[in-house]
Amino acid sequence: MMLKSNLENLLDWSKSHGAYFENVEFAFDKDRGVYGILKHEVNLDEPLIIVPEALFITPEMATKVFGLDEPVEALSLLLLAKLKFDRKETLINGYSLSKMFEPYIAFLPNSCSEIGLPLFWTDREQELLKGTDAYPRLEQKRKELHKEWSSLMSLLDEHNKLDLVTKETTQGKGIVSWKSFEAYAWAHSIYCTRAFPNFLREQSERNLNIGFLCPIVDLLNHKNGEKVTWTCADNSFVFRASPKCIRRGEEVYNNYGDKSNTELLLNYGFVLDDNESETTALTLKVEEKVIEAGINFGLKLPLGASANGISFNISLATPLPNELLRFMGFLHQLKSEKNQYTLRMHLEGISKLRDILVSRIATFKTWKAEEHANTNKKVMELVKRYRSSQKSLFQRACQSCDSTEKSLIQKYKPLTLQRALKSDSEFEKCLTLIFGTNKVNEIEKKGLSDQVLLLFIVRCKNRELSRDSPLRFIRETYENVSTTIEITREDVVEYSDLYHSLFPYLSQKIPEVFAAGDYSAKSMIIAGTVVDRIVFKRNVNGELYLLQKIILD
Ligand SMILES: C[S@@+](CC[C@H](N)C(=O)[O-])C[C@H]1O[C@@H](n2cnc3c(N)ncnc32)[C@H](O)[C@@H]1O
Repeated sequence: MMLKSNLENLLDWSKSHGAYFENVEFAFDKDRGVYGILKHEVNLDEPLIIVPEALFITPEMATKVFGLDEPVEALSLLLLAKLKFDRKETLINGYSLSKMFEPYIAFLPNSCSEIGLPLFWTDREQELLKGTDAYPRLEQKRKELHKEWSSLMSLLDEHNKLDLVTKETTQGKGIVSWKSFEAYAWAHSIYCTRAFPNFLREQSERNLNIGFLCPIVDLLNHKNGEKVTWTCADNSFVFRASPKCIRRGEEVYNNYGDKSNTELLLNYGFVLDDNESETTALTLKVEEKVIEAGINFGLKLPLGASANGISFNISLATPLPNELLRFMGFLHQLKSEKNQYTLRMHLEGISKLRDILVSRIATFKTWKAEEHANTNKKVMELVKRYRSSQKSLFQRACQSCDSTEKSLIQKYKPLTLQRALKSDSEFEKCLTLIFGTNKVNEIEKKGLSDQVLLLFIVRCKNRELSRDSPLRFIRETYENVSTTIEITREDVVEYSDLYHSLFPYLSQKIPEVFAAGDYSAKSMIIAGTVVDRIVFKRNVNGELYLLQKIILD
């Protein structure tokens, strides 16, 4: 728990070393931690905070303390762990870093649990994140952190730097050795939540993971979209905020970079409601050969696509990425659509994608906070807000499926089955005689759409159609299928029951329609393939469409 006196000591210490923050006041609140408030309005471009470099904890210090020739990534974390947990002084050429940074180290949160990164939550708390993007990243992060600490220890051991012969864990009850993983984990949490990228002060720095600590500026909380500038000039860090965004008495925010809630949660331990930078991943699994075929087809797949999963990024700005839509369409390509991307594939892909999104949303909806009683209140609140922001993105993507589908239907105006039936009144009448209704929605409700579609398609083939009939494409598709189809025994078995449930009964009962032309079992099997090629069912309203082949680019 942060003590008020620790904050005061930190501020006095920084001022005595030349830090400037005349127009910012720092306050503490148990829910928000420390935060800055604007004391006086400032002019445009006037720095709000200036921190001289003497107050930075830098990677070069770590290289010197550990007597290495070259900088090593993450060595700064070990230096921080040493400053915090080593009771012996940490010196560079006799100069005591421990004494210099004592007020800063004393101010920092004392434990990983105080900092609150999910990586250091209990197993039960972490399990609350199951089903979100954050959960699989925790396991990966835990392994990486352990490996990083282990290799750092081995490296120092190899160079005979310090007495690192044994990897210590804890030194007796309550005392943490600075060489332990616990100490390293604490330093990791501090760097994760407070460090600035080292390239700000070292232009030659290529490694984006190397950071430095800059007291005082690190007391500011984050807001996405806040206009701030960070400059390293004249041996100081200069922080400016846009005076247009803040007024006297308001909070002075930093901007850690516009980040998604997954990044904020994992790296800073908080989330933002209505985060405009929110993203999530939809991971789909297909066999390697499908990925290869997709690439040959010209699909652009996200980096890292493999049989282990293809992760498509869904964001508020782009809830339905084009590559995801095309991939879904490709998965529903028929042999007759080889090397083509058709309207049917596109609509079918959107519809199947919607099913996947609906089931993802359902898993979020069935998760109940009440089933996880006795959980730390703060953690539970955070998990609820995070899960809700992930769910909203899937909902947004689902709404986008509906609006994309709607605009495609409006654009291409495909023939509905209802309209198609209307154009053949004789057949329409037969439906009432056979099934008791000629309304498509009732036919659909009774589970009779397959029979009606098959009969109608065969009817289109057997009947006279004018040259400009909107049904001509149905007959043409039938003729096309009949010249290429290879009927197998399985096809005959599959259609047998259905065929015998209709014939010869129909040809005897309504011979003027069902005895005129070819209503053989073979014609039904052909019509079955025609259904695959032209029929699309819109899930939102159950409407059935008969689609002409339209090739999209
Ligand atoms: C660099 S520190 C900022 C100062 C911090 N409030 C403190 O008490 O020292 C970053 C931490 O502040 C908290 N924080 C920053 N911005 C926040 C926000 N918008 N909402 C909630 N917590 C925030 C998080 O705990 C984060 O890990």
